[in-house]
Amino acid sequence: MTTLQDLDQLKQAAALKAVDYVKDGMVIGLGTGSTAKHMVIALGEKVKAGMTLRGVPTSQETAALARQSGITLIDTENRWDIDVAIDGADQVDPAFNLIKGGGGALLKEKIVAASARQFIVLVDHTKRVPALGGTFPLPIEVVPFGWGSTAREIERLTKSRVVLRERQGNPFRTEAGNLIVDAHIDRIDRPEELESALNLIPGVVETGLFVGRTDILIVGTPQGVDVQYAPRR
Ligand SMILES: O=C(CO)[C@H](O)[C@H](O)COP(=O)(O)O
Repeated sequence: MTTLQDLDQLKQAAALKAVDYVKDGMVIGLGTGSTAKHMVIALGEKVKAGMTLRGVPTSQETAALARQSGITLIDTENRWDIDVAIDGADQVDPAFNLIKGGGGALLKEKIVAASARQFIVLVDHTKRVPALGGTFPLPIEVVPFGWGSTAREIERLTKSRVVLRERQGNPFRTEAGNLIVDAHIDRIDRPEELESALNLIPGVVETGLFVGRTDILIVGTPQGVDVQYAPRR
């Protein structure tokens, strides 16, 4: 049986491999979550060893960890030029498409991944799935105004149960002040089409579908770290 501690070691192994792709002087998009945390700490070690790096954090949690680790953060409300973004994911399909947003940071994560020259995704082997959906609901960020109607439109489109995310009995708020609804979709066969259709629903801010964005997938497995290069789009 794989314990949570074992999985954390696999996430860490993937993160350590990812920092091999980071070179002196780069601007790094810093993801959010338990896997990305290992990557930020490992980058901090590189900085302590003399490397110059600057980071674009995808959450306040990551920003705090980056500062503690000695990574300089750039002004996120200005133009930026990201060399490589490195982040975790909740699911990865055989075409390297992702579900992200388990931690609720999907909006900033997608902006950062979309603007980086290279996007490196880190997972443990349990996140690889034959098709997205099923075991992990799709997070969708929606504006609070009329969120119930937005959720109903999402239910109609996806023919799935859509649930407002809560934290400690209250609606979960994203850093942008929005809500997250989780769509329990059995199987997402055409993620690109679904992403486009969801983005057309008024009130949807962003979805946790990351389609065709992965450049490099690094998988921590009990047999070692597996690095895969996504075909060029
Ligand atoms: O998308 C995310 C946060 O919004 C995370 O990358 C995703 O949830 C994976 O998290 P973890 O590395 O903790 O398993």
